[in-house]
Amino acid sequence: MDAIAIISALSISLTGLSSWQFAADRSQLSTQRAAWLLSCLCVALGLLLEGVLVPDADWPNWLGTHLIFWGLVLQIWALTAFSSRAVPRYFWPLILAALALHFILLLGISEFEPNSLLFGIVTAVYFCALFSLIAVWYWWVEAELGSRWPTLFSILYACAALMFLARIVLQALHLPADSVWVDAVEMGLYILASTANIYGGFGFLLIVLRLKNRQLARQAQLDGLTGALNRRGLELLLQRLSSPSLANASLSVVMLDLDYFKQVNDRMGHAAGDEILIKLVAFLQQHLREADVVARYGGEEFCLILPQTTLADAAARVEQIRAGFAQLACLDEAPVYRCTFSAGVACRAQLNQEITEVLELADQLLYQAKQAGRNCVFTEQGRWQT
Ligand SMILES: Nc1nc2c(ncn2[C@@H]2O[C@H](COP(=O)(O)OP(=O)(O)OP(=O)(O)O)[C@@H](O)[C@H]2O)c(=O)[nH]1
Repeated sequence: MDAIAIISALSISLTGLSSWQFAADRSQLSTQRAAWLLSCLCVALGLLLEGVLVPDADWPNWLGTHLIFWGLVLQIWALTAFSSRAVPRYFWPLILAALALHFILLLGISEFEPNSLLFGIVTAVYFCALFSLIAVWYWWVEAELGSRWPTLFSILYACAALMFLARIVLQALHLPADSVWVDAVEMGLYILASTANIYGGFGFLLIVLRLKNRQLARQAQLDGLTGALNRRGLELLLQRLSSPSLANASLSVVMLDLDYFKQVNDRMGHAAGDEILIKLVAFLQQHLREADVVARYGGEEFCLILPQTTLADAAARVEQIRAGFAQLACLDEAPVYRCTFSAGVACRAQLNQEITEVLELADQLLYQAKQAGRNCVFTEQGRWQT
């Protein structure tokens, strides 16, 4: 058992260290990674103290149990920081109160005799609760990252929690310490709890890497200058909107292009042109709904996707934005300077109409708007006027 405890402690420390060391970007998620590493070290030291380093001494045994408690609390904290589910306000005070109670109970009932029945049951209840909470949060975090089913990580923690439950039942039944059942549960509990902690380190590392990948994938779909969706992001969005489940959803597409932008660049400089592009995207995002998408189609041309929007609503909204933008001081260094855009608006009218067809139509209407003198919005019915 001692050798197993040493191997477990070593493995837990090393997986904790790996999750700290190999998580992609050191500057990010550093608090959670530090918390996880500390938790692994606490659990590992706790396992060693629980009878290996100073066998038969009560205080190291007690200290070891408490270190494992704190290690598990840290794991919960690190996982909750990844989840969008808010922890109830009473959660952490409750955990602290429970651990304080455990401490008081130990001093009060047994003067460092941690094997008393009540103390054993309370300890098992706490461990059962902590392992269950880790299992639940593991599952929540992984579900938010796209896992459809509970992964092995959360299942292992849940199994360890069940073994603690079995220990509570056996203790309540007053089975003798040399009973086969007690032996089996103690062995199963030790193996499952240690494996959960070793394997949990890899799970944590995977969570950190998946979060990082998701962030990189998101960045790869954004335009570096304006923060709007880039062409690649737009194409992925169009693919999604063409999928069978969304193919019939009503939406409008707007193609929008700044007027005489070459002249702006030539007269005011490229940096001024960049500033206008940034201001335009900010203005669009400010005046559209959260569900609407602003994408940079290329150069000074933008594509807006407005879900659940009729042609009339879309055209009216874009016309309102056009009028507003034409009044906007879009260059800090030249407050009197004004810039305009032209737009073509099309709507997915028929069921199953290809989204690319709608986009092409909006592009043709944009061309008509340019031909009609610019600074206006065109639909299939011609120039839009409110
Ligand atoms: N500053 C800046 N300019 C850009 C950027 N991307 C494209 N452009 C410029 O956008 C201008 C587009 O010019 P044109 O296609 O002739 O269009 P326009 O002058 O707006 O004329 P119309 O569209 O017909 O009204 C070019 O001068 C490009 O250099 C960018 O990221 N920053």
